[in-house]
Amino acid sequence: MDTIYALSTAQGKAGVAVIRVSGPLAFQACEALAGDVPMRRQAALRTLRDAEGVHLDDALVLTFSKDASFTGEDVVEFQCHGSTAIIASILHTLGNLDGLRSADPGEFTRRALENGQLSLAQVEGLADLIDAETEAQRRQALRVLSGDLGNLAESWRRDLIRAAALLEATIDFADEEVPVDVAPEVSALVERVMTALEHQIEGVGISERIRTGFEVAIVGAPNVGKSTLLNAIAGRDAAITSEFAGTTRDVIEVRMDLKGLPVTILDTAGLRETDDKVESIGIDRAKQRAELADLRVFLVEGDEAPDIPVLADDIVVKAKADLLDDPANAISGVSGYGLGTLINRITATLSERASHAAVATRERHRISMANGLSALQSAKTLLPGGEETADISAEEIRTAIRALDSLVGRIDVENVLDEIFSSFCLGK
Ligand SMILES: Nc1nc2c(ncn2[C@@H]2O[C@H](COP(=O)(O)OP(=O)(O)OP(=O)(O)O)[C@@H](O)[C@H]2O)c(=O)[nH]1
Ligand SMILES: [Mg+2]
Repeated sequence: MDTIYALSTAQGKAGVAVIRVSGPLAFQACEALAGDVPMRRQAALRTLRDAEGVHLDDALVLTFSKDASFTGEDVVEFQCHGSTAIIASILHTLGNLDGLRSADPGEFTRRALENGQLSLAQVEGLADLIDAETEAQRRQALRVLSGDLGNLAESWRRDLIRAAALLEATIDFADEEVPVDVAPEVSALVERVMTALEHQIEGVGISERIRTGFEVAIVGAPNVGKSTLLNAIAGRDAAITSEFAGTTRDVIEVRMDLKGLPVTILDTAGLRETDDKVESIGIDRAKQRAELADLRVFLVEGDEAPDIPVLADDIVVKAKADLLDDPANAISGVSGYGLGTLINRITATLSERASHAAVATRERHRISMANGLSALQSAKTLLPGGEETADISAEEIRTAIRALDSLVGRIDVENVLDEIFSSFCLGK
C-alpha cells in the first residue's frame, strides 16, 4: 500500500493549511521533515526541513496511529502556515521521499472505507457535509455521517435474517415434526421491514431536495413584476427588469439560503400568446420549469387566471401592492410590501415538506430499497404456503438482504464507488 499525501484544506492563501500523509511510511515521512515523531494525538510544534536541512516552516504536527485515525492507517498532519510557497515546498519535500505519492481525489476517504472506518453511506454523508451550504443540509449530512442509515439497514438485516432462518428451519426439518408454525412470525418480521422501507422510499425525494435544493418558480403574465420580485428576494439585480412586456426570456436562477433551507428561485418569462419566436421558446421553458418546480408563486394583476395548474401549496399573490387601494394578499418588489410574508410562506411550506425527509438521501439508496421491497413483496405472497414455497420465499428474503446490504456497502460496490468518489476533491 502506497503512502499518500495531499493538501487537505482549500487551495489558496489562508492562515493555516493542513497537509495530510497516510500510509505505512507516514511516520517515517514525519521524522524526515520534523526530526522526530511526536506523541500520538498531541499537537507538537516542530521546525520542518527538507532533505538538505533547509528550513521550510514552523508547523504543528499531529500523529495518529492506524487504530485511531480517519483512514485506518498511520496518519500525520502538518498544520503549516497557509502560504502557497510553504505548501508547495512541503508537498515537494514529501514527494521526494521514497514510497510516497500524492493522493488521488477522495483517496483518504476511500481508504477509510476500505479499512472499515466508514460505511459507504457514511462516505456519502461526508461528501454531503463537505458540500453543505445551509443549516438543513448540514443537519441531514451529519445524520447520514453518524451512521443513522447504517443502523436502520442493520436492524432490517437482523429482522430479515431471522425471517429467512425461520423459513429455512422448516425446510431443513421438513421430515421431522416442526413444533411451531413460523409463518406468522415471518410475516410480522417481513411486514415490519416493508413498512419501514416504504416510509424511507417515500422520503428520499425530500432528502434529495435538501441535498440539491428546492426550486420555487415565480410565474405570471408579462410585466407583473416577476423579475423585480426575484431581485427583491435575492437582494441584488439578478434579472433585467423593464417597462416592456416580454423582457425575461430565459429562466433566471438565484440560489439562496432561505432560513436554513437551500432554495433556488426561478424567474420566468411572462406567460402570454405571442407570435415572437424567441419569446414563445421562453414561454415554453417557463411552463416546463414551473411545472417541475417544488412550489410556484403566481403573481397576478387584476383577475387574470394563471394558465398553468395551481397546486395545493402554491402561492397566489396580487402584484404591485403599492398601486392598489387594498393591498391585502399583495406584494411589491418595488416597495418591499409583503416580501417578508411571502418568504415566510415559502419557508413554512418547504420546512413542512423537509420534515418528511428520510434517513436515506440518494437515488442509489432508493433503488436498493425498492429492490429490497419488491423481493419482500414476493416473499410475502408466498408465505403461508407450506414447505414447497418456503424455500422460494426464503430465497426472496435473501435477495432483499443483499439489496439492502448495498446501502452500507457490505457487498461489492466497485461501480458505485467510482461514482461517489468522483465527487470528492483532492485532499479529502
Ligand atoms: N409600481 C410598481 N411597479 C412595479 C412593481 N414591480 C415591477 N414594477 C414595474 O413593472 C415593470 C415590469 O417589471 P418586471 O419585473 O420587469 O416584470 P416581469 O413580470 O419580470 O415582466 P416580463 O419579464 O416581461 O415577464 C417595470 O417597469 C417595473 O419597474 C411593483 O411592485 N410596483
Ligand atoms: Mg421579467
